[in-house]
Amino acid sequence: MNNENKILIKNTTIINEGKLVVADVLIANEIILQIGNIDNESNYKLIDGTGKHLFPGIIDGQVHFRDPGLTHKGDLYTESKAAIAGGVTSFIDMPNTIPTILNVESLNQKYKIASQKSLANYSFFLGVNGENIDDVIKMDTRQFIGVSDDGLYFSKKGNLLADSPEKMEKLFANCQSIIAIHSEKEEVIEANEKAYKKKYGEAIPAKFHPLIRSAEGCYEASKRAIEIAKKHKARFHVLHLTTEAETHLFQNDIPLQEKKITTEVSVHHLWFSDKDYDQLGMLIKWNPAIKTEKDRKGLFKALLDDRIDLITTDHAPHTLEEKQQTYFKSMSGAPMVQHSLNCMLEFYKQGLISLEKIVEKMCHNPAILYNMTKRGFIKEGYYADLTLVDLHSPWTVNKENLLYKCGWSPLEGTSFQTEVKQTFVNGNLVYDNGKFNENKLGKPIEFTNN
Ligand SMILES: NC(=O)N[C@@H](CC(=O)O)C(=O)O
Repeated sequence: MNNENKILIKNTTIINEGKLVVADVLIANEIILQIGNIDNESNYKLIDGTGKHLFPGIIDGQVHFRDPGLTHKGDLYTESKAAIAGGVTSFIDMPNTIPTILNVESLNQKYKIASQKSLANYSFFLGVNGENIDDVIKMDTRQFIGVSDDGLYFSKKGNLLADSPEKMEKLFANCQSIIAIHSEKEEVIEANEKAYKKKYGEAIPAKFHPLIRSAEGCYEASKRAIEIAKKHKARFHVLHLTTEAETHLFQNDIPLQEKKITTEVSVHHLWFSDKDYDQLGMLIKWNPAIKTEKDRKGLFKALLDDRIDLITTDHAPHTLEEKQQTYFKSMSGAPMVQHSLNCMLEFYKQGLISLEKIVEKMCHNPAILYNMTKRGFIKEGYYADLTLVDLHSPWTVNKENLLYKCGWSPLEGTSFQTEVKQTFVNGNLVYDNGKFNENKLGKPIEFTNN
């Protein structure tokens, strides 16, 4: 019997569906074949999981891997490599590449590039910018996991939220797939920008970013969009929530499977707050902005009480040169995908969140929310996307251990107590204690959309 493709993880603590269970996991080819007490009588490739924790692979519901067209910042190879080192086995990438992903041709081109270089599993949002709504609502929704305006709202002519509530209404009334929106009101931002520019010129300090891209702008945009979505019974998802006030717009009294309106928080909005601008400046300039400590705590609370459904990264790399500019020139966004699980596990170490909750928000819920087929859980018959973590293995982020093409992180100098030791994607051991197996590429994520 040929056991080359069989891997047995022995004696590991499995975190799945609200429980921690010590067991063995047998992987055959792509899938989890068996979970239980399994003898190694057939000489499978053996991995000792003693003292380690086995997570379902992290599914990051929002990244910008910059491929095609912006590959000086990152590409589907470099950023997916950083992802698997951080325990992320699947990701959904945003449409603000060059070209922007506004039709099926560019979408298919991106699938092709990913099939040649992504080490993790992948899926893509179709971009919706206000100009292609008529096309989007006619398209076969089996072709894309969702539609999104994220990163496209800069374009005035195609702006969805600021200038065209009627266009948004049309989209929500007719689109059959998940609509994932970057929720900030452009009019509020523009008025604030003008006022601060008058006072400070170009030299606006980074700490004013959350006052320019203000809590008010986020709340008003989210409130209006939710009203329109409810009116049309649309399947609506608010990306990267940043304010305590917005969390009260979401429900926690029905299961995720039944929710029409959902939301997420990105790791940096849980990790940083306005107290960090003095030290990190433009490096933590993100859109929507990192806001107050009160907002950070409010987001954490809403995550724990299930008003917030997912944790994502909004991994958005730019070169250091693109970041270290005066306020208006400095690009918004920063890389995070390599350290999202580490950050959440630090919160676990501080007693702020359980391992089960981390798995729910980073693994189970993304799979449920985007209707992914056989991913996000440690279950027999599911894809063997798995992450083995040592919860007692301290290390520090520095330039040498960063894998991003842009070569920097706002977390440099941060010490973590936990370390991803091994990552399996579709049953392949792709990351093993600092070493990569680059012969095995990820697959397109299968999903059902209606
Ligand atoms: N999140 C960010 O600050 N930046 C994103 C675009 C976006 O989502 O606004 C980027 O692509 O750089």
